[in-house]
Amino acid sequence: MLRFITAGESHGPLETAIIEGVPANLPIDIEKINENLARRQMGYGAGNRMKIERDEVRITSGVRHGKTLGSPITLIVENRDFKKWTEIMNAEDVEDGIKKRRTVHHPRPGHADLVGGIKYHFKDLRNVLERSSARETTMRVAVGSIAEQLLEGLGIKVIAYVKALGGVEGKVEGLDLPYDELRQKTDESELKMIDPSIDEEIKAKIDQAKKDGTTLGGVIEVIAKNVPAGLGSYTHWDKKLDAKLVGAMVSINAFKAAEIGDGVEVARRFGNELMDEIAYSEADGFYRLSNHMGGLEGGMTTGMPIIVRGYKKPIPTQYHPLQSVDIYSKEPYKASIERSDITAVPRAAIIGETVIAMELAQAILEKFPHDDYNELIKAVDAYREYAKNPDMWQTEGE
Ligand SMILES: Cc1cc2nc3c(=O)[nH]c(=O)nc-3n(C[C@H](O)[C@H](O)[C@H](O)COP(=O)(O)O)c2cc1C
Ligand SMILES: C=C(O[C@@H]1CC(C(=O)O)=C[C@@H](OP(=O)(O)O)[C@H]1O)C(=O)O
Repeated sequence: MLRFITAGESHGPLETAIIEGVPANLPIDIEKINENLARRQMGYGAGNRMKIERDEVRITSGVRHGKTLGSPITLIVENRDFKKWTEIMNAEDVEDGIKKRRTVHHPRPGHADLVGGIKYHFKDLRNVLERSSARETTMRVAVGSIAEQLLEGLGIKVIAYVKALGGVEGKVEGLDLPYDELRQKTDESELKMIDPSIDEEIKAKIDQAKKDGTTLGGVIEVIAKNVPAGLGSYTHWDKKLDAKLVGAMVSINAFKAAEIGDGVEVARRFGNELMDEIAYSEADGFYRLSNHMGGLEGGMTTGMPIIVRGYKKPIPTQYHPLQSVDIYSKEPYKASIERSDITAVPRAAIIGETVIAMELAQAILEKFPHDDYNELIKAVDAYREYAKNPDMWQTEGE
């Protein structure tokens, strides 16, 4: 079983993750993890915090001579901003005086501030925002990057791009291909993804939001290619991989919806337009003539590309703050202004990519539980051959 936990406050000294269950002898490329961490920091509309941080991972256990040991892997990323925040972090929750003024007591609509305070008995809502902050996604990208490396050796590639930002469609050449062609063409080299940071229409929309003191959301799409058929299971509700993928996407801060394949659109269409017809070739085995189901049927992968979209709301913190209530005086007050992103959709694409990669790596290790990475590669290769040949499907003695 592959599992992980993350820990860390946004303005505390470190973000930490421990990942357990990675097979031994998986080569780890730290530079690739750092490239993903850098991608999470980029993008037009990112706030000033991203100019301060330079996220670089340090691995302090579980890897030796560039390969995993099979033991828990600890990853840490420094919060550079910590040094400047020590005094604020040490401010206490008191009724009056200067210290109270350093606490957060005007909860922001749309953020975790108010409900977190009620739930955990905090009057200083900083205790909530420190952990509810999307700073935590640094570690989700770090552990998901290890998952990506595990998948890559099995020929599985996960990519993500911004599909829309603030209602403006992102431009990706090649994605209007029929799905059987797309199935062959989801490598970054073949799909030209146009970075929203250089799309003039999207940039103008972000500039407008900034000018108006407000924020924007958007849509990201994740595609996983060459995933073997049969990950996940129809046998029990909590084994269904479609549910896990949607859950993983919505677990990212500010994501309010996720969908697979044609998603919500399927509710409007006739069945004969949507079911992905089945074909066979000796080279490829079974495949589909379309991919409306986004690579999942019965909670299992079909072998077609997995397509998951996530819908992100605008950033809650507004520079023209919204109506709120002072939790000391209970009087109406404008919500706190915390330094903030205008949009984090470009940054969220890599988060989506890596959380989906982690779910797929978990599903792989559930189906192929191996201690050694080379054993795992062999098992997956053998299974791919088996899946192509129905003559082999019967169990011995049948
Ligand atoms: C990459 C990323 C960056 C974010 N940056 C901010 C930010 O600067 N300010 C803010 O108020 N919310 C930001 N958010 C969103 C909040 O973390 C999120 O809305 C909050 O934790 C409440 O959770 P919910 O929106 O999932 O209900 C960001 C989210 C992501 C994914
Ligand atoms: C720190 C990150 O994002 C933060 C997520 C976030 C929030 O409320 O979610 C609020 C902001 O934090 P700060 O007030 O320190 O600027 C963002 O910068 C990050 O992505 O690494």
